Amino acid sequence: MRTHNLGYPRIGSQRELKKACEAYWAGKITASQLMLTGQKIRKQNWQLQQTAGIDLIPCNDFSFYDQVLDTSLMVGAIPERYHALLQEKQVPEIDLLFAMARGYQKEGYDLTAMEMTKWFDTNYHYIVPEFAANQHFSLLSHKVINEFIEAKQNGIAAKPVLLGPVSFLLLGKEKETGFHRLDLIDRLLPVYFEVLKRLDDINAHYIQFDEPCLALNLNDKERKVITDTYQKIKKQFPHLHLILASYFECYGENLSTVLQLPVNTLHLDLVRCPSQIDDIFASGLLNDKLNLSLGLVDGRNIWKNDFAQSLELISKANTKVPADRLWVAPSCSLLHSPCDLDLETNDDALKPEIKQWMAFAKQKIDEVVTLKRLAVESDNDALQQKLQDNTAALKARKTSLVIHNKKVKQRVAAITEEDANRENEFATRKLKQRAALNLPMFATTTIGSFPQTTEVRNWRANFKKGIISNQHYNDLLKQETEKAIRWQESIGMDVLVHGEFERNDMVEYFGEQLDGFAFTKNGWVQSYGSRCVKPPVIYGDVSRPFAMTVKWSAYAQSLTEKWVKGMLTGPVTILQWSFVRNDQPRSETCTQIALAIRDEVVDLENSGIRIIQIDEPAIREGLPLRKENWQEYLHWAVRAFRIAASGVQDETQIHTHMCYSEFNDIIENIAAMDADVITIECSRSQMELLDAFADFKYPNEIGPGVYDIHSPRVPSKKEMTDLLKKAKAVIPAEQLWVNPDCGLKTRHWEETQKALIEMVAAAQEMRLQI
Ligand SMILES: CN1c2c(nc(N)[nH]c2=O)NC[C@@H]1CNc1ccc(C(=O)N[C@@H](CCC(=O)N[C@@H](CCC(=O)N[C@@H](CCC(=O)O)C(=O)O)C(=O)O)C(=O)O)cc1
Ligand SMILES: N[C@@H](CCS)C(=O)O
Ligand SMILES: [Zn+2]
Repeated sequence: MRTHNLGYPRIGSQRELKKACEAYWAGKITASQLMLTGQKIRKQNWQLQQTAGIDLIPCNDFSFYDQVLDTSLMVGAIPERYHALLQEKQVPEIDLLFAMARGYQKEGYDLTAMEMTKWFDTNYHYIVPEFAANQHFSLLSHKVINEFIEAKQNGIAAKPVLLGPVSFLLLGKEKETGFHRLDLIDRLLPVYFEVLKRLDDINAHYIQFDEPCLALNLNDKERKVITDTYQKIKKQFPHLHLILASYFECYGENLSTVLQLPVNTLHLDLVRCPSQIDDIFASGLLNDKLNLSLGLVDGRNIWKNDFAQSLELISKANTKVPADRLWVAPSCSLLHSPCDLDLETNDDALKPEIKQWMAFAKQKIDEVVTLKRLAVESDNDALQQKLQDNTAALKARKTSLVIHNKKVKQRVAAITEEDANRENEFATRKLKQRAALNLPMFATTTIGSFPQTTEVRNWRANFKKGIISNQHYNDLLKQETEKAIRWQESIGMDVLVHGEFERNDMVEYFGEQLDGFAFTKNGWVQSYGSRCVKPPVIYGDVSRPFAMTVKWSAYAQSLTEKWVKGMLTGPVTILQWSFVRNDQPRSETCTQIALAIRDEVVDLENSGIRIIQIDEPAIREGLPLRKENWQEYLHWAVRAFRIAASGVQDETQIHTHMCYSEFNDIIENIAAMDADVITIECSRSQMELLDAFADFKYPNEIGPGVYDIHSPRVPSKKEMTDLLKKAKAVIPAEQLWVNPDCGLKTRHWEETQKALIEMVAAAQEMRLQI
């Protein structure tokens, strides 16, 4: 039996990568210094895994931005707009990579960034490959080869991880019509062959191909491409040990295809799909050479592994597969886990009682090794002690008094259909809201957050360190909020926001105030590029001891005659972006959060807030990967939103906001959320996303985002009126709002001000045309 790991977090346990990348972008460090940080992180990660006793350690799981973008660079899939950077400017590879990820606006260039989207059902975002009809591929970046050599220099015979060619194509987008991206496979494969040849030449033996598309519903053609691809790879490189990994779901109807592939090891995510071993045995397709990689340790959550349960799964696998063909692994890459629980030394943030139930990446690596040893060395006393300690920790969690709250359970049980419905339907509410709010057509607003400047973050850091008092911190935030209100008034914004300056993050902020949540000091996980999140931990029944946002919204509203939008994160998004308890269904936890948010909505209304936004950007991401599971999820997710939103009077206008999501296949459910206004990210698709709303004849009001907030680039009024005209062509003007794609927290004030002035002017021009 052996152990391996699918990938280790690359941000560094102190977010060294984030800090180095941002310093490089700001011109504060050189490219060589940035490269050095990368090397240090990789070395630390490799050594940690080696010391822990992992048999096969991954390389090429590191990335300066994103592993899908790295693959685009590896195979030379560089969209044409960046060619000038290579040809005229001959920029180094790292600058090309960052230009593709973040755009390039200097030295006379104005190159937009590539699209970014959710990585399956995670809060990680990847850069979407772009393909042209005449797409040409050739080996460009040698990163995987260099990292293998570097690992070797560090004494490690590493296992290169490659995003498989089929998933790479399927995760991308055709930028022209007239072809399907999968048809590019024959042009792409030679580049993979070249990479494999070079790896083979330097004695790489094990290669991990990640094909997470196998977690999705594939059609026959897609399955055939998988089969043909791996047959060709094996034929070309018969002596390489091919590991095929998919995760986040069962193989489902793709199982018989994968069992017949000429690969040496097949990875199973037994956390998401514990029945997979039975399915494999029942298929009768298990060949007597295939190794099974048992993904037993949860790479997506922070709870300690249940050793007894995992050992049962190992035993079950071992009934038909000999131990020397069984591998033990995490369920997926540990990219989605925080780095090291040992760094959580603040007992107030994370109580020892709860901490003892948890494991981060470093601890998960130890769990993988311990599981294997428990399976093969059953008479080792020290190991048996580990098993007993594990059983005791799990039992303590099950029986802990801090998990259960009778009142919360009773309240959930007493929810009625009425609680999930507004008093009247939208047509009636609309009239009452129009009379009460008196807003113009093409009303302008923003999505909530204004720039979280270094200054604002420093105030919070100093407050948390005790350097400034609570009073002082609050005064500073109040001043910042007042400045934001005055500025919005001055440019003629219609519906104002308070700016969310008091929030570290739109989920963590709520987690810190809700009972049933714990939070960490250093539990960072990469969300995209250098941006990280610190997901709170839901360990028990959720309730709201005090109002969470009323103080800030009421203060902002007291400063102005204009309407100020109350700003909340919705129950599904709080659930989705937290580490969730695994001892009850997610739907139950979500309903508990919905009740807490409902109370906040009602309190906001009682304090005079008439427009309340409940953000649900993660509702689409929470969708199960397989369509057969969609309806069940959508039923409870939509209901949770409705419970949160339905405690207010008809006159109170409920907004929701979603970003970076495809809406076509769930538009009916979005309509069923029955928000009075929805704002959506739309500009990067040039309003294409609106088509789903138009085709459905979406009845409520919509604010299609008119500019991309990921770039410092300031859009012109004309660009935005052009987009609004496109919107007006498919959605009646009286339903339209004008807003950016998403919150502005990652932007600077300079570009934010310029862009919003243009946006307000664009709305004014649209009004003149009615
Ligand atoms: C809207 N998005 C969000 C997602 N998920 C969330 N949980 N939140 C989101 O807003 N998913 C989808 C999208 C895109 N994703 C992101 C994710 C993360 C960010 C982002 O801006 N992250 C910040 C960290 C935010 C934060 O928690 N800040 C804290 C502490 C910050 C800090 O580093 N403090 C320093 C000390 C202070 C200093 O010197 O600056 C320290 O601890 O060392 C805070 O504000 O208090 C990031 O920087 O990565 C955006 C979109
Ligand atoms: N209200 C949040 C939503 C982000 S999705 C913000 O503006 O940052
Ligand atoms: Zn958003």
